[in-house]
Amino acid sequence: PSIRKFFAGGVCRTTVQVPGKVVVITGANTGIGKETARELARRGARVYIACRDVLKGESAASEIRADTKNSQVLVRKLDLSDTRSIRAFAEGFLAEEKQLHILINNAGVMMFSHSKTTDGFEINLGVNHLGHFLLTYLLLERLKESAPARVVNLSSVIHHLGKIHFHNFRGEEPYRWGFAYCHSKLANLLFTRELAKRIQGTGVTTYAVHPGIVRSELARHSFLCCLFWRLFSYFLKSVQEGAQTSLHCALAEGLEPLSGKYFRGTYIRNLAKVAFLYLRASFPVTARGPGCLQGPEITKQLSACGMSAVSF
Ligand SMILES: NC(=O)c1ccc[n+]([C@@H]2O[C@H](COP(=O)([O-])OP(=O)(O)OC[C@H]3O[C@@H](n4cnc5c(N)ncnc54)[C@H](OP(=O)(O)O)[C@@H]3O)[C@@H](O)[C@H]2O)c1
Repeated sequence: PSIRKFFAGGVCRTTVQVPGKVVVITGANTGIGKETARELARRGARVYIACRDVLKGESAASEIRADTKNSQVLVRKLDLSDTRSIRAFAEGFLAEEKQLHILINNAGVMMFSHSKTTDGFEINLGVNHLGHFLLTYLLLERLKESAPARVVNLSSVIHHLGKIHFHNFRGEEPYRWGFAYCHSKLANLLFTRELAKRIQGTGVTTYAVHPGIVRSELARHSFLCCLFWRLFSYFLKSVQEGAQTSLHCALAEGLEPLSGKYFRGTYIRNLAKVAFLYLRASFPVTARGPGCLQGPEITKQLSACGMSAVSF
């Protein structure tokens, strides 16, 4: 158990309840998103599961409703690989809800084969970043009207291997094997940093998250990743553990001064640092900011949770 604890990383310790708060979570029909939705529903929020397969969404929602006794778990269709679907979701949501307090941009794909979104963007960048970029843009005014509000973006430690290829958003030149996912996760971080600057003073804040290496369905498109996930399954986080950093960023009090920062569990960070040392030397990261200045209270709160927040 102590080894498992070492690998588990951060824990969301806040006891904040959120009755009546409105939350949208993308890709919450499974994995980290589903567990994030479950916990927010348990704490009283009205949770919108925004997913591309409504049947899968309904099955997750009925499980969460039964588990949490919260009937306010709703499912709406959202396919992030299609800008028409994103616009239709936003239009429907804005007509239906007068408030939005927490947006969790959680959905993600890790595809190694070269494919494109409906609009012709490289699939990893299109779904993981561009789709969420458009969704956030369409919902931003509602978030501002509902302030204090938060936007949480799921990134990954693998962003260290990412680069932004501005000339190649449509994937005309196929990326080197496996790197498209890394580029999309770097885009998630840069988006968080820039969004924080642009919404400063509005009462809306934003955070990027590395959830840890989690035993979810993310690896399903790659045989090698599935094999890795299976072989090292004992050391991977459960989906409940994987949801902790998102929950912390969505709920913990006093995080506002850290808007734009990147949160990760400290144990897994140290481990990941060793693993990526060599690779980082070969693939220099393009975007790095100055060190994060944290107030002593926030630093204390974060280290009690086994997390850190850094600039990138
Ligand atoms: N697992 C890890 O180790 C890990 C590590 C670092 C970061 N992350 C990030 O954590 C987030 C959650 O991933 P996870 O591990 O929970 O993976 P997961 O179990 O595969 O869940 C991903 C979710 O995204 C949804 N999705 C995929 N494409 C979509 C689209 N075009 N439109 C709408 N929804 C779509 C999936 O829906 P379907 O079920 O319909 O496919 C699913 O609900 C991702 O952003 C991922 O990059 C994960």
